[in-house]
Amino acid sequence: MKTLVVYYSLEGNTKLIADTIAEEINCDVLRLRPKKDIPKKGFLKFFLGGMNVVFNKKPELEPYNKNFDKYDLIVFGSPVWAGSYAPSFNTLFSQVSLKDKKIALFSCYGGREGKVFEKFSHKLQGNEVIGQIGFIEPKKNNIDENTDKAKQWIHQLVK
Ligand SMILES: Cc1cc2nc3c(=O)[nH]c(=O)nc-3n(C[C@H](O)[C@H](O)[C@H](O)COP(=O)(O)O)c2cc1C
Repeated sequence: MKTLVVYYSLEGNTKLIADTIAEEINCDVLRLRPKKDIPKKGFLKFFLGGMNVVFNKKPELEPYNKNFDKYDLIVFGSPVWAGSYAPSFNTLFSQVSLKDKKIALFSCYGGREGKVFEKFSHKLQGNEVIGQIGFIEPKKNNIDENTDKAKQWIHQLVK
């Protein structure tokens, strides 16, 4: 199954899981990078990040050159922001329309997963969601346990 991992990460947790999955099954990976991201620290991080979710902002992304048509399975990974996915996915979903793909979803979060999977699934109607899994700040909380969990998960899906 030709697989692409697409993720956004501000502080590296989602990157850790995305890279683990991509290395484990040797697949392509696309990091969504806003041209101007929110600060990584302080009040503004939560304030601007939260506002961008609430107002469905579509931050301009650095150019990406992946042809999504080529892939059978697309794995989306996002930190949970204000109970949803990071706004970079608003931009992606306004630019790329997916149909009849297998989809797997993972999130990284601090303690409240919110509706991230429902929101992704809603945006990805017309595709088949074959798996979803959450990780509680894997960079801070037992990296090995979390990366093992990610490896097991992806193997189940691509077997
Ligand atoms: C703007 C913003 C909003 C957040 N909202 C939530 C939330 O609703 N629930 C939660 O559990 N964690 C929330 N978090 C914490 C992140 O989801 C968590 O730290 C995640 O692991 C970060 O992933 P990253 O390192 O890939 O950026 C939020 C973080 C930010 C920056």
